[in-house]
Amino acid sequence: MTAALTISGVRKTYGKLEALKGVEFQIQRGEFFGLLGPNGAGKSTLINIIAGLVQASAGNISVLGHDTVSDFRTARRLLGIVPQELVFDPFFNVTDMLRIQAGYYGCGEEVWPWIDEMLQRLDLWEKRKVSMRALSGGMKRRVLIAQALVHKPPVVILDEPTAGVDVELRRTLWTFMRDLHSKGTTVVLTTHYLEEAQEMCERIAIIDKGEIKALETTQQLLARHPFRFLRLKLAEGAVLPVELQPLVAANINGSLELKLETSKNSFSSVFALLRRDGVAIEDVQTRDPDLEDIFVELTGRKGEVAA
Ligand SMILES: Nc1ncnc2c1ncn2[C@@H]1O[C@H](COP(=O)(O)OP(=O)(O)OP(=O)(O)O)[C@@H](O)[C@H]1O
Repeated sequence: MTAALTISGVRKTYGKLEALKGVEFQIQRGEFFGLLGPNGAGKSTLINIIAGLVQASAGNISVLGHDTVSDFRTARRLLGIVPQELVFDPFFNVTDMLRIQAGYYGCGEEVWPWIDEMLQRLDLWEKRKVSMRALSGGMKRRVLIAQALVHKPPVVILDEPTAGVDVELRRTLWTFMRDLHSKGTTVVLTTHYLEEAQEMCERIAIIDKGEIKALETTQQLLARHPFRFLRLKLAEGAVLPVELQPLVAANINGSLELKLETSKNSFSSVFALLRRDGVAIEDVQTRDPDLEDIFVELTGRKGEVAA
C-alpha cells in the first residue's frame, strides 16, 4: 500500500548551513506520527517543503504517491497543514472564511455540514458570525485548525499546534484529532511537549541538526533506554555512600535522583550500600525513563514537559 508520506533524500541548504542533510523516512497510512526535535533541528523546514512553501535542494516527497513538486495540486489537496503562525483575512466572519477556504480546494456546499461540525467540535459555534479580527488569539488558533481541515484531507500535519495555547484548547484539539485518527486520518505532529508526543503518537522520529537520530515506535524508543531512576529522600544529616555519589543525576526538592544503568546497578545493590552505611531514608520512589530522558540522551538538549 502506498505510504501516506514518503520522504526521500531530502536536503535543504541555506548558504553554508545544511538545515536538512538527506532526510529519509516513510509515514504509513493511518499512523499517529510524531516529529520531534530541539529548536533549529529542521522540523519547520521539512514541513514547509512538504507544504510546497520551501523548495528542497535535493530529494523528493510524495503524499499518498503524489509528488509534492511535479503533482503539486493533488499532493496539496491531500494535505491539511495547521501552521505555527496565525495567518488569516481579518475581513470575513468565521463561517465565511472557512467556506471561502473550502472553495480554494474546489469544495462547495457539500462540505458545509462538515464546517458546522468542526465549528461545534472546536467550540467555535458561538463565534461563527464574528469577524476574524474580533477573535482572541486562542479562538483564531481554533479557526486555523478548522481552516486546515476544511477539505477533509486524509493526511493532517500539525506544526507545534499547542505551543502557547491554553489547556482547554489543547484538550479539545487532542480529542478531535484522536477522533479523526480513529476514522483513518493520518496525523503527523511536531511538538516540543514530549509528554504530549508520548501520549498521542504511535511512532516517533527524533530529528536533530538536520538528521534523523531515531525512528521507532514510542514503546521501542522508551524500552531501549538503558536506565531507570531511583529517587531517595535522605533523612536530615544522612550522607549518600561514596559509591553512589557519581550516580546522582539531579537534586529535586531535596531528593536525590540516581540514574541507574539497568545492566549494572540493581536496586538491591543500591539498598545494600545504603544499609551498609546505615543511611536513614525518608522516602523512595522509582521512575521509568520517559521521552524527555530519551530526547536528552539523543540530542543533548532538553524539550519541554506539558503542563
Ligand atoms: N529562510 C531561512 N534562511 C536561512 N536559514 C534558515 C531559514 N529557515 C530556517 N533556517 C535555518 O535552518 C535550520 C532549521 O530551522 P527550522 O526552522 O526548520 O528548525 P525547527 O526544527 O523547526 O526549529 P523550531 O522548533 O525552533 O521551529 C535553523 O538553523 C534555521 O536557522
